[in-house]
Amino acid sequence: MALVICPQRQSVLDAIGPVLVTGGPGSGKTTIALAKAQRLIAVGLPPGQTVLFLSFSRAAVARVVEASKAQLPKASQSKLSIQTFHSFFWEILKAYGYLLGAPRRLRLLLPHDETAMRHQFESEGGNWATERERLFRKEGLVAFDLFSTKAHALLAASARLRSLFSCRHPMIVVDEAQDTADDQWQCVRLLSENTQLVCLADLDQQIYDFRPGVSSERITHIMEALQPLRVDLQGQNHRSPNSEIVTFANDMLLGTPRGAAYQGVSRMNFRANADRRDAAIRSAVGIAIQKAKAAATPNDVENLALLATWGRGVNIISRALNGDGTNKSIPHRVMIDEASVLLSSRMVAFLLEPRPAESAELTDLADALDLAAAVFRARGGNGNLSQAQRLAISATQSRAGTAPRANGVAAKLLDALRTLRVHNFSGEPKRDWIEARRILREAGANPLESIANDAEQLVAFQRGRRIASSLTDLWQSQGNYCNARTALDAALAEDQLLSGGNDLHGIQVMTVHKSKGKEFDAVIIFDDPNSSPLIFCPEDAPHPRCRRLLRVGITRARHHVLMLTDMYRPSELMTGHRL
Ligand SMILES: Nc1ncnc2c1ncn2[C@@H]1O[C@H](COP(=O)(O)OP(=O)(O)OP(=O)(O)O)[C@@H](O)[C@H]1O
Repeated sequence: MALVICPQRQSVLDAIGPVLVTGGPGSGKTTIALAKAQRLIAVGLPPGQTVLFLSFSRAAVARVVEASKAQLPKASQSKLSIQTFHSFFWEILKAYGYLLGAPRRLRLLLPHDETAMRHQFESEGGNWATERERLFRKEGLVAFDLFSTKAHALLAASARLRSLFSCRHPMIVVDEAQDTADDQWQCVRLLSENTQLVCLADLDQQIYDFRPGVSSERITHIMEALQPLRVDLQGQNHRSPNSEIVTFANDMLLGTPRGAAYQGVSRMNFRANADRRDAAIRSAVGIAIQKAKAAATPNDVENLALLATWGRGVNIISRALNGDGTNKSIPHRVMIDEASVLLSSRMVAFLLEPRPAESAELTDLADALDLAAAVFRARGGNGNLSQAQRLAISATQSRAGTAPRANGVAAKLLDALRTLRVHNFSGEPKRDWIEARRILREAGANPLESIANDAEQLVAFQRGRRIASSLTDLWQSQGNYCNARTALDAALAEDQLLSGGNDLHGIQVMTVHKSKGKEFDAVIIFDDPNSSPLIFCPEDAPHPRCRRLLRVGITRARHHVLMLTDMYRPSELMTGHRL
């Protein structure tokens, strides 16, 4: 589509000082920022300099990477550095963190590991903030949540660092600036002394305001600190110009249903019984694709998203699409990242590793029990924490040389380890992974089965290829999977930070939070009171936070939105709508 450059957009392109572009979903904020970056790049940036495009979520990074590929000439793309705040701050910390008293070599404390450690630490009455700081200073272990605080401390203290990074990035675009937390905002403000800052924002899309340091006053802070050129693209809609999707979304936001149909929006009801519900999910996909095709010119449809408010809803949708064996599975990708899935996968990686001698089998069992305990710790909640504790106690006993009680979880796990000791893996990572997982699932203990089930979802992370290739390397160099856990961690660590080019084609299933900043030809919003309630958090009517989230989900659609709603218990937010 040819870029429309109106006088407002021209003023953004021409500005040499700070700029704040505000506007609703699809109004063209990202597009004009990329056009401005391209202008600067085209003039010629010296080697080592890039335009930095910062977003706080990996979802948004993926979308901007895709947009930049479509909009910028190939030669310019390498001059654009699209990163999450996390990955940018990690870069700063890795190089200069020692100036804050940490060891020279820093390591990441991955979020799923942190979750597990924190649950344990807090259940023993410890203060996690203090412990996190100690881990940073003494062990060089950096939790994700410390990134921005530490980067801020460094930039605030050193004018030389500020000038170094400003020089490296003569322009910084801050995407979704309304959602920046205090330290993130302070970092870019400090860099703005010598860098052109372009902030993009839409207050009505603020859905992360539950995080500490995120403020609804952010736009005011930006205005006061930078006195930028402010351009408001508010009413424009380039994403779904021929539909009333944005009108519907705004009516949802404001609680002003028009009581009549909206072009580009439909509703389908399902009966709560699991079979009927699953059948409805499957047929909703076909219907939404048809409707999006009919609305698109040319009428090809590349992708569709099924959105739920909770992870549980994502699982239900995914299971429905996989089918029950009597119907064909509908290929799709799930985007989730739950600590327990990652830790369960680490358990499977452990099972792939060569087993020590029989004389050391109780130590081996103790390690396995500790890994299993970490999974339950990460899940949180009283039941899981007690399970974690039981497993940890078994681990201690086992490490002390006590054989497990017959028929208990530890005994079953020991049997599985014995099976694995004599098992010959094939050297084909995918097959071997599935095999190790099967042995765990069939060990005969519910907690182990649930770990195997969680690990299954790793496939949904699309990290399979990277993990498989590191496992292949291990096999090729040593003929076994010794250090499989380290290889898995390395593959995941990279992904937690980078994961730039997520492929957004085909059918995608995710939470609405994850969909932020993305765009799809068709969107299905799953309104299921049990697993994906539109009123997803406790909040008084008129439920402003829930409405904001719903608006974000709805406005991801280019051509069609289908509300898939429980026939007898539709969400209160649907009241008054006749779709
Ligand atoms: N000036 C323009 N001329 C033509 N098409 C445009 C223009 N601006 C944006 N578009 C198209 O409109 C769609 C949405 O634009 P964009 O992603 O920039 O919006 P946004 O404001 O960043 O949205 P969101 O806040 O929801 O992420 C894209 O497909 C883009 O190609």
